[in-house]
This record gives sequence, structure tokens and C-alpha cells, in this order.
Amino acid sequence: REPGIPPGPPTKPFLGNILDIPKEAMYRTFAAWAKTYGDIYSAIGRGTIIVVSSPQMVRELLDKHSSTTAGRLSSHFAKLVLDGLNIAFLTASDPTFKVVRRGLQNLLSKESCADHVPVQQAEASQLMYDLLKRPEAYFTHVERFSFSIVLSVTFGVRCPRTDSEVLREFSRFEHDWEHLITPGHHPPVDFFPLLQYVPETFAPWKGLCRDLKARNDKFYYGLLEACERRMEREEYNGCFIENILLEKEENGIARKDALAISVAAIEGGSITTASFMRSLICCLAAYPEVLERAHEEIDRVIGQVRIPTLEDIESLPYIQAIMKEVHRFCPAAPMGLPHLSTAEVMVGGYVIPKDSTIFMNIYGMYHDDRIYDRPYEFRPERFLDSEFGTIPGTDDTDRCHDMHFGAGRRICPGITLVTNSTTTATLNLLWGFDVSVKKDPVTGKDLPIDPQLFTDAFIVSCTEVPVDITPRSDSHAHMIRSQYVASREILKNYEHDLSPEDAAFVEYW
Ligand code: HEM
Repeated sequence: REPGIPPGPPTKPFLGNILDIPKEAMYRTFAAWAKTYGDIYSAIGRGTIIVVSSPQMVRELLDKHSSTTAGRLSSHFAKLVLDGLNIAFLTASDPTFKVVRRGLQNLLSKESCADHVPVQQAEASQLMYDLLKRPEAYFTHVERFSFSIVLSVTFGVRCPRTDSEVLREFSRFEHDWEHLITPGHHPPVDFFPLLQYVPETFAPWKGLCRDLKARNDKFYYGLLEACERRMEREEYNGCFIENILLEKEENGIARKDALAISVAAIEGGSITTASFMRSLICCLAAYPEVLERAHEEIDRVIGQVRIPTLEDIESLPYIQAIMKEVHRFCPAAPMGLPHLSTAEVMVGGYVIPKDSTIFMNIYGMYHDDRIYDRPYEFRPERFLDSEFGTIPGTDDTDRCHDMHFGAGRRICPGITLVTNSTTTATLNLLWGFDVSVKKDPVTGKDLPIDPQLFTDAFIVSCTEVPVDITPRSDSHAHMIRSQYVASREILKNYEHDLSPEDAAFVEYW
């Protein structure tokens, strides 16, 4: 440990804390260490790691010093595979970073997001219809829903089926990419840069990177070219790529940058949105009293004769509390995305050296029992008892509702889009369905589920659990079908050049 840096767990010679940091569920270890070492502590891994574990420290280090803490770690694999196409791996001084961030502002601003609402509502209608038909596949239905929204608003095409080739290809790439960058699966090239020069015979990861790059390019340039071909045929639907290319003289955004902006939205917005919906469904099954109270509120305020829409959330405080509690209980990115300090900074009397990796301990902050009463229980009413769900009397200075979206210059740009998607889907789900744990066919008792068990990935959710998702009545089911029929008018605008299987699906649903 360098002198003056925050304290932390004892280190071993040469290895620092590398052996203490588990590859899986690292956020649980970070949360436990915060109890011993406080709001800001350090660990030694690939260089100095700084972990911030209170809203005040987040404000100090990531917001106030954002000009020096908005870097990202360099990744040799990201350079080889993504070739600058994914903003999450670009450092803030990279010229593409500014262009992509500005483009995302354009695509995801509050005003632009208002234009995306009809697509989100229509996709939520299909999600409800899918849940009516095949509730047991809820895990993949929400994946399709999330992916189709970002695909529609960027490239102007949708994903009608959970088996659509475009989703299969995307998921396969994400899976292989995550495997490639998970520590322990391949030699740590960033740690020992000389490994870059090992001949390919002894470095199978080099071939793998080439293969992944080819697949990634084929996937995204394929979507871009399909959009350009549609534009040549003058089949417009107002998607982001169309707008950028039509106004390229005025906006000066190059084709590759337009692509990078769309890639950012797809990579950032697919799995995260699905993760929220997956955790919501698991928690509703595990806590039936929450669902009962949500039904009571929605029946009282909305009634059973219309399906709620986005604006209705304003008059449904308990459902707002449920949504906040899902983000608290299972934050999709439990450690955010690591930032890198690009100069030395002083915070809280400690030195944060240049090139430190900074993690925001989102999971730890949301599960601190000094701040949240019974943090491991799903209790939406905590957000009715106090604004931030904290124990009354807690010092809420610098606390905000968006902690799970990161901080500083790299804060998630998709907050409005995801809030609109998840709110619409949550309202539709709660209005129309009962969600309960499946029963054991022999004993008739609920099958055991554990909402504390999260998927093992960088973006997490509650795990897939055996649930029954059933319409609340025949009348609810009938209205869900009618809403889907009506939404077909909107969805059709995004159904160009479908594969024969997708075309058959949208015709004979
Ligand atoms: C539940 C949903 C979501 C959660 C919890 C979430 C969370 C986060 C977090 C924690 C970060 C890292 C912020 C930081 O470095 O401080 C991030 C970055 C990012 N998110 Fe989200 N996000 C969600 C949805 C979305 C959506 C819908 C989009 C786009 C349509 C999106 C696009 C991005 C992008 C492009 C970045 C990288 C920003 C950068 O590196 O400058 N996210 N998100």
C-alpha cells in the first residue's frame, strides 16, 4: 500500500489482495470490507483499488473530482475485439468518447425519450401477451422486450421472438465476451503486457479475439447496412440512425460514431433492463403481501377497465416504492463500472493515486444495516416511511435516488429510457397478473426460492425461479390480448426484412 492512501484489508507480498477478491459476487466481499474499513478503503489488485461506500464519498470523489476520476481501465481484449465501438471501455480523453456521450444525450434526452414511449408501450403489450401464452419463459420474454426496445429506437428494427436470430446472435456474443474478460479464464494480459507478444500457438485467446471481433463487426455493421438499405428504399420509421444519417451534413457525426452511439445504447440498455424485470418478478413471488398491496392500489386508483400507462405512475406511490426497492434490493450493476483516476486526488484526508481503479460499492451502500432497516428483506414501504428508504433520522446528505446508475461524468446516460421501459412494463404486469411461487406437485407446498441468490455475472439479477404468472381474471386476459392487437400497428413499423420464421410469427401470433 502506498503511503497516505485509504486503509484496507491486509495485503500479501507480491499478491496484494488478489487472492482475497473472489471472482464471483465480488460485491459481497466489497460490502463486508466496508463494514470494517469504512466509507473509503483500498485494496491492492491490478494496481490500487479504491472502493467508495457512502453517498458523501461518491459525491466527493466521483462528482466533485469528476474531471480526474472519469477514466476507464485500458483493456487489451476490448481494444482487439470492440475496436472503439463500446463507450464503456473508452477513456474520457478519447476523442470518440465526447462524440458518443453527446450523441447519447441526443438519443436519450428526456425530450427524445418522450418520442420512444409508443414503442415501449407497444413492446410492453407484447411482453404481457407473451406472459399470457408462455409464462414459464418469463426470463427470456423480458430479455426480448428489453433488447427489442433499444434495437427499435437505434436501428429501427425489432426483435419479435425470443428465438429471433438477432437476439440469439447478440446473446451468444455477450456470453463469449463476458467469458473472455472474466479474470481467470485467460492469461491476464493487462497485468503482464508482455503476454501480448506470445506467439499465437501458445496464446489461443488471440484467435478467440479475432473471431469475436469478426462477429461483433458483422452484427453491428449488418444492422447499420440494413438501415441504410431501407433508407434507399425510402422506408423510414424515425429511428436514431436514420436521423443521424439524414442530417449528417449539419451534425457532422461520422458513420462509425453513429454506430458507436447505437452500440452504446444496445450494450448498455438490454441486459440491465431485463435484469430489473427479472428481479421484480422474483421478489413479487417471494413477497406475496407486496403484490397484494400493489393490486389493492392499482384497483383503487386505475380500476379494472383500463390498462395503466406511463403517466399513471405519478398517482401510484406504493408501486413507485416497489420499483425503488427492486433497484435497492438487487442493483443490476452492484459495483457500477470501474472508473480510473487520471491524476492524484486528495479526498477525506487520503491520497487517491493516479491510475487507481475506483469502484462504487452500490450493493454495499444499499445493504448497510446502519442505514436501511432489515436490508436483506424486500420491503417497499421503507420508501413510504422516508424519502430514500433509510432509517428515519439517517443523515441523507448527498444521497440520491439514482445511486444504482453510477456517478460523475460516466453516470448512466440511459436513466430516462430505462425508467420509462420498466415503469410501463411494471404497471402492466401488476395490473394484469398474479405472480406466485410454483407448488411442489407432491407436497402442495411452495417450491423453495431464494431472492438473495443473484445470477453470476457482472450485470446481475435475481435468479430464474419457478413461478406461476397467471392473468387476474378472464377480463384482464381479454384486455391484454386486445391491447396487443392494437399495438401491432406500431410494432409493424419496425418489422422490415424479417426472417421467414419471424415473419410467420408476426403474421400468425
Ligand atoms: C436498470 C437499468 C440500468 C442500470 C442499473 C444501469 C447502470 C449503469 C451503471 C452503474 C453504469 C456505470 C456508471 C459509472 O461508470 O459511474 C452505466 C453505464 C452506462 N449505461 Fe446504464 N444502466 C441501466 C440502463 C441503461 C440503459 C437503458 C442504457 C441505454 C439505452 C444504458 C446505457 C449505458 C451506457 C452507454 C453506459 C456507459 C457510460 C460511459 O461509460 O460513459 N444503461 N449504467
